[in-house]
Amino acid sequence: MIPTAQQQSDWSDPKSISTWWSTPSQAHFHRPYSAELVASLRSPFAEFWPASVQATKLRQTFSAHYAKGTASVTIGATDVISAHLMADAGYDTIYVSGPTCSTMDNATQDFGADMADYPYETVPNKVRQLFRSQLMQHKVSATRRFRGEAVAALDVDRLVPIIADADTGHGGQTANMKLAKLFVEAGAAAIHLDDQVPGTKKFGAKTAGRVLVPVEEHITRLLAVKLQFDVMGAECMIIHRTDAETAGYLTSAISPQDRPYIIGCTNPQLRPLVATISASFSTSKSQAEAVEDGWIASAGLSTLDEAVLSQNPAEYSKWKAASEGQNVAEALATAQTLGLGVQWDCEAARSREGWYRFRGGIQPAIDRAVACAKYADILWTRTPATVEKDLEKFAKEVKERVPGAMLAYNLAGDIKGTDSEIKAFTTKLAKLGYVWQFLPLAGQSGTAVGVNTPIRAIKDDGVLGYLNTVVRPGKAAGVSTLDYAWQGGPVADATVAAVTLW
Ligand SMILES: C[C@](O)(C(=O)O)[C@H](CC(=O)O)C(=O)O
Ligand SMILES: [Mg+2]
Repeated sequence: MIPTAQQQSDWSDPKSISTWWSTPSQAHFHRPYSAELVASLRSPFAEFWPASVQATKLRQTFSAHYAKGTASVTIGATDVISAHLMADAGYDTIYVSGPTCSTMDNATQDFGADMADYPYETVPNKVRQLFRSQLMQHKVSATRRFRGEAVAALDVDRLVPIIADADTGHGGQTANMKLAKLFVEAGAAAIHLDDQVPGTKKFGAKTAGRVLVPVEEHITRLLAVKLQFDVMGAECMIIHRTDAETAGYLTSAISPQDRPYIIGCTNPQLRPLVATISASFSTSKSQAEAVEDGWIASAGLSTLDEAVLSQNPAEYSKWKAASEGQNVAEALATAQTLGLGVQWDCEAARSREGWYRFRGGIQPAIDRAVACAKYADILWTRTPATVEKDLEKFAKEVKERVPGAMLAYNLAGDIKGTDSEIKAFTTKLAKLGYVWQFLPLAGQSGTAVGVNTPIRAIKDDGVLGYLNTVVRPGKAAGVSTLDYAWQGGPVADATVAAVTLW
């Protein structure tokens, strides 16, 4: 179904924008800005974005999965061939992953580990490439039908919605907006945004000590993207991702919502960590690290709640009730008002970079998902490893607090169990509400494994190796990208014939 709300006549009419915002795809979003503001930011010319059609299709896909307790299980596509073959195989979403772009399609071609430090057009460029190829293949099918062919492959929907990695949004709000715009222009149906600090991303899944922004700052990021979508009249979906499970730090202690996870020093004998390090400063990094380790070992690090509980157990409930919803500064003032004299200092525990210490885990991930539900379509926690009971807890608590919430999960390939348990895993997660599940690197690794066989065989046996490992098995399996039609032959033939007079 093509979104119809944004016609030329009412494109700049705030009333029509408000009407669009009350439709099912939009109604759950909380917008602190007005339809009048959005109208004022719009182009004088009504815009139509194919990405909106793709997003509408994606929403329908996810809603149908949610209703049935099934999921879209997908992989990161490396290139137009895998994207095409995924459509053949019946995938209903395609993922574009950061590491694939950083190692293969970085906009500056400065390849390397995924630190999300590539120029921000990198992932949109990849989406554009895949989407334009999908459009081309759609045309190939249409011209083949036009000339009377009737084969099943022509019924395959080539326009599988693409979901892409927007990392942290690559900067401040205006950068977030420009990035979102590139994704819409490129044809992305959905993008995911995480709550890490730009420039601090860690490589790989297990690396602990990620640095988060306060939850409100992450919401601002989601809102910047949503505002851009609204300005463009785009239906594109937003996937909230939190890295709270692997977090070790937070840039600011300002947020009441983050306070339960901020860690402080309870040992009054210690000078602040940074002062201790600089007092013993030496040129050796390992010595500085040893000083830090020693400091941490004697700091009695804990959350403020834990500090009050252990230092004033009798007053704990009173304190808990009085400090509800307060940030660190307020909660410490409350402790003073209650005469608790609690020994706890999160300033002293700040890292050398000035970051506050944060206790990562499933609970802050749940809290962040709940806090972001009004600003996103799908909620995702990036886990360091697959721990089934945590995934169950995440799903249960998030859905209790946000009825109907749809969830995502990066399968990352570390699921343990027998083959049949591993096979059943995605179905199990689907029943919990994880409607979108993906293996980001399966396309990249699968391409490597796939091409390795002919590479070896041709080296050993020349053309015979090619016949044995590419041509014959390719034909037997009906690999459609080996066909002349995939290269666009029917479109070229039809257009050339159409304009040739003799
Ligand atoms: C999903 C992810 O953002 C990606 O870009 O593919 C990465 C993948 C990975 O490092 O395994 C992530 O989860 O951070
Ligand atoms: Mg990524």
